[in-house]
Amino acid sequence: MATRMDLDGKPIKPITICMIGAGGFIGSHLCEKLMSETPHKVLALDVYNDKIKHLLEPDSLPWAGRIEFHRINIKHDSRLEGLIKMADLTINLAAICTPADYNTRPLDTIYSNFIDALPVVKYCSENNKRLIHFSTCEVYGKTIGCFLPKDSPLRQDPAYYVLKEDESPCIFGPIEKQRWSYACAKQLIERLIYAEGAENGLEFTIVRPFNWIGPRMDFIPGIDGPSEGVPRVLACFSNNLLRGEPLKLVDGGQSQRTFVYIKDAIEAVMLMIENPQRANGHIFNVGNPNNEVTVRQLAEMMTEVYSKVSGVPALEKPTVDVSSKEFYGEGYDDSDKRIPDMTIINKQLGWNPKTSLWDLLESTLTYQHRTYAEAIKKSMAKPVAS
Ligand SMILES: NC(=O)c1ccc[n+]([C@@H]2O[C@H](COP(=O)([O-])OP(=O)(O)OC[C@H]3O[C@@H](n4cnc5c(N)ncnc54)[C@H](O)[C@@H]3O)[C@@H](O)[C@H]2O)c1
Ligand SMILES: O=C(O)[C@H]1O[C@H](OP(=O)(O)OP(=O)(O)OC[C@H]2O[C@@H](n3ccc(=O)[nH]c3=O)[C@H](O)[C@@H]2O)[C@H](O)[C@@H](O)[C@@H]1O
Repeated sequence: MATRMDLDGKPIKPITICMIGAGGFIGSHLCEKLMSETPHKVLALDVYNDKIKHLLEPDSLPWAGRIEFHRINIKHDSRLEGLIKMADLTINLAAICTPADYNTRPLDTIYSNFIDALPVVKYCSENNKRLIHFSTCEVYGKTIGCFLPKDSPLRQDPAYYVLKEDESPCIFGPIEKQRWSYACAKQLIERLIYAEGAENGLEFTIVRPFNWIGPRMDFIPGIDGPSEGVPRVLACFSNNLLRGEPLKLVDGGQSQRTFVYIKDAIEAVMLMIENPQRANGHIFNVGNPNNEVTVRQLAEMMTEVYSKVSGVPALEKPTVDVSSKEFYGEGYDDSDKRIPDMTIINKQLGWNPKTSLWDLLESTLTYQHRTYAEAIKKSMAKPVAS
């Protein structure tokens, strides 16, 4: 493997990374990239490893010996500090991060996103280890613009909706809207990490992902996850398409999101890993401001793309409206619009997303169809037990 160079033209030394939550969606893509393109070593911590099995076995894989899986629940495992000490860098991805849980399991959500992350921050700070912590774009909450009158021309002014790491406020709903338990816990751990940096010199980078999507995201209910489970929107809509059901639009599907392809986003994380001088002390938005759609438009595009890649004609009525109370239960609320400002990541790391929404949906839905269509067909053919 040729020596890798950082953005300042200096050779990059191989390092050991303690990756917590390595068995999840983002972790699996990051491990894949680190194994196939770099000489770095990964201590992969998670309670599950299904999504990285292909990287762990067999022993003849070219990177065998560079990735080690440790089945650990960071809530209660004394091995955590030792593993952080063995590594040069810790990346914390572990979290409960599906909106269906925020209002129905708010305690688990707050513990997972704040309390369970505390020892990780503490061990990094005390042992002078660098930390890359995964936060979320949800810390911005709602836009300032959504509080303006519906017909206000200021709503069109980017100053009222573009989200900037060092300027935008964090705007959440009232406590009874438990949707914000996740965003609030993530905000507090960000503040704690920032304070550890300011007062104790912790070397940190905070990542705020804006709807990263792609293969291996979440699960398909009843196939590789609980039948009553509610994953994030990509997996919800994939599940509907695979089963030939209409896609459910929560409260009319009017909320807006920007979606970025996981493979583009992973490039940004690689730059952070390999350019500590440029990444330390920063909070980075990582998203694709050019891929904005309403959820309704996302549903329409996914329907069209799925029909193209699967050859199955779309339903005559491809979507159905559902209230948020019916879909998520009491206490749900939503972010209205999420456009990331890209100034800081551009300046520090020169990163830009590349993949259009159509292209990323085409490759992702091709993967979903190949991975799940047969299993769904079989499960739907089975008689339901009475
Ligand atoms: N995917 C996105 O677009 C997105 C957006 C915003 C923020 N994030 C953040 O990025 C991180 C990773 O997200 P993801 O999409 O890969 O989610 P994911 O659920 O696929 O991955 C999280 C992983 O953490 C593991 N984990 C959770 N609690 C653990 C514990 N106590 N001990 C050990 N392992 C534990 C889970 O088993 C899972 O494999 C999360 O912190 C999430 O909040 C992701
Ligand atoms: O991915 C992110 O950047 C962050 O945002 C997500 O939050 P959200 O975008 O609201 O979650 P999704 O489940 O992907 O939902 C997106 C939108 O689709 C809607 N939706 C979802 C599912 C569905 O079947 N139908 C539907 O209309 C939701 O109401 C919401 O408006 C999650 O909170 C986190 O994983 C993450 O921190």
